[in-house]
Amino acid sequence: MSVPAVLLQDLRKTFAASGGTVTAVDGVDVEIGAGEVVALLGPNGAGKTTTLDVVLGLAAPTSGHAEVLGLPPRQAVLDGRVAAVLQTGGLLRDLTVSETVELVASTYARPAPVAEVMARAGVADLAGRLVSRCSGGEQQRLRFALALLPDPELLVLDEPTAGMDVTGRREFWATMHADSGRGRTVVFATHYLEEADDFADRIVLVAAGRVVADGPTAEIRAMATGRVVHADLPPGLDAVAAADVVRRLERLPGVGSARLQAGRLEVRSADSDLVARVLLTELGGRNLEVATGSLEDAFVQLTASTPATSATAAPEAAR
Ligand SMILES: Nc1ncnc2c1ncn2[C@@H]1O[C@H](COP(=O)(O)OP(=O)(O)OP(=O)(O)O)[C@@H](O)[C@H]1O
Repeated sequence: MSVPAVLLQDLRKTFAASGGTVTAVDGVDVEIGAGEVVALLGPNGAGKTTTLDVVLGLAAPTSGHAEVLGLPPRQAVLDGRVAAVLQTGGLLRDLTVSETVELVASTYARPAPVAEVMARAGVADLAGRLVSRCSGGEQQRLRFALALLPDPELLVLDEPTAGMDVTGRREFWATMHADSGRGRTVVFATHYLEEADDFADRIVLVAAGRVVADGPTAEIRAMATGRVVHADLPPGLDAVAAADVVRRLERLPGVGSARLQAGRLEVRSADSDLVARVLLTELGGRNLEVATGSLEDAFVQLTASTPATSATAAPEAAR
């Protein structure tokens, strides 16, 4: 079996703060295979940056285990096998774009060719521009160029488009798209479901330091953006028959999760009409309610759900 690009086992990270201890990461289990493109999606304070800091060897876990390409994270970074695009820092304002790339290239034993890297990151046209004159989006593409220099096996991006306008965000991801398909593993943190949806094969949804859902992008999208259908089961249904109803709902196209919550069915789906039709015509559902599920809503619901019974919820969510 090939070595995972990232392996986090029961990862915990706490910080001492004035009011006591802050738990930033609270028992995260994630395994990311070579070549996967994974989004860490979660609201403010979910623990995304702290998790990525551990992956980059910038922070040591309080407990648990972290491995990158089969190595301790710091070692993998020192070996030039991991590179990062962070939100801020790392650029000298008085250098031009090409001087910046050349300077950083000179610190590597075997950097990728500067011209090629600049073209791939979409900064070749900006070669002579001072860093201080580059927009936020252009500076992020420059950071991306720097991250490509060691030709890393794992690329880590922490909210790479934070603070950019929609056009800047689109341009940045278009550049990333153009460079994808090279077998590189990419892990990125984002608040934006659209970014995760657009670029990742898999979404790891985090909230309050825990993984609340982990699965293929399409499934998580359905959980997070679809509508929520609530219904009562027909009276007198026993537990086995009720579980069968839940399973049938789970198998419908577009359904992200189906479960019984205090005796009432709760189904998240991208196609609520289909769920409603099947509930009414085939499964004896009553008292239907259909509500729009916002992403915020989904975070709250998923974080609060114990135990999670959805097909895509990660085992951690059930603990
Ligand atoms: N050095 C620190 N000292 C104290 N608390 C910290 C420290 N770093 C992070 N935290 C806290 O840990 C929690 C997780 O923070 P983290 O930055 O990892 O979340 P995030 O998901 O990246 O959030 P954002 O999207 O806002 O960047 C937050 O409550 C944060 O305030």
